[in-house]
Amino acid sequence: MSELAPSILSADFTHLGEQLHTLEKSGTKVLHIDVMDGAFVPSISFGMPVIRSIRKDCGMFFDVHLMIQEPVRYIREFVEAGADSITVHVEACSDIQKTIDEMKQYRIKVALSVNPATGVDAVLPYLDQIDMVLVMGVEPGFGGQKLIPQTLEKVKELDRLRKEKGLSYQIELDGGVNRENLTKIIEHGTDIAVAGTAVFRGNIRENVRDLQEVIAGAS
Ligand SMILES: O=C(CO)[C@H](O)[C@H](O)COP(=O)(O)O
Ligand SMILES: [Fe+2]
Repeated sequence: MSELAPSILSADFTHLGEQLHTLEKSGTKVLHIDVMDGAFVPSISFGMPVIRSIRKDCGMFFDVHLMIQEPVRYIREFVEAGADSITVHVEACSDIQKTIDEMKQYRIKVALSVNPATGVDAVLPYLDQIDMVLVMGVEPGFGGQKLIPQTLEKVKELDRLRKEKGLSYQIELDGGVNRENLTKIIEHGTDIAVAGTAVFRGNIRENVRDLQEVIAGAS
């Protein structure tokens, strides 16, 4: 069955601890953590201190999405802060293989991401080395955007490729996920659907329950 990964980008940071407890009590297993550097993307979010702090009191799987230039420089620090999985953007790495090799030194899941304008070709040479491909459903940098429907074709292609090649990488779709489009997203082959706005706007418990119901119905 597919998994929901709430993104804390849309959380209320004055109540972050409580909101994370609510997610855990609602059955959330994967927490999506968006790190932005103001260089690879226009916005700046947060970094290791926040991850280190929430790690102390949170049992969820930390799915860290690095939207930073040359992430190879910081892999060790994010692992030490508590990342269980690290996703880097192919567009942000001058040497993708070196970045994968660096990530593989640690006991974490290794993932590559592609922006809406980047084709599946960019990750093809690495598919047998990685645990997940993150397909951006929106331009990276901000929450609350609308899903670009064409990005789902990449999900479909990655699903086809893993069957054809006998590989087991997961496919994550990030951005613009809501109750209305979630079934379609899953039907295209998504294993992990990231949702920020759709989880944190309004009642978190009800939102998670509703999204999980859609997932259960689609799987
Ligand atoms: O990586 C991201 C933005 O770059 C976020 O994970 C994504 O946008 C989630 O937020 P929303 O569900 O509001 O689109
Ligand atoms: Fe993200």
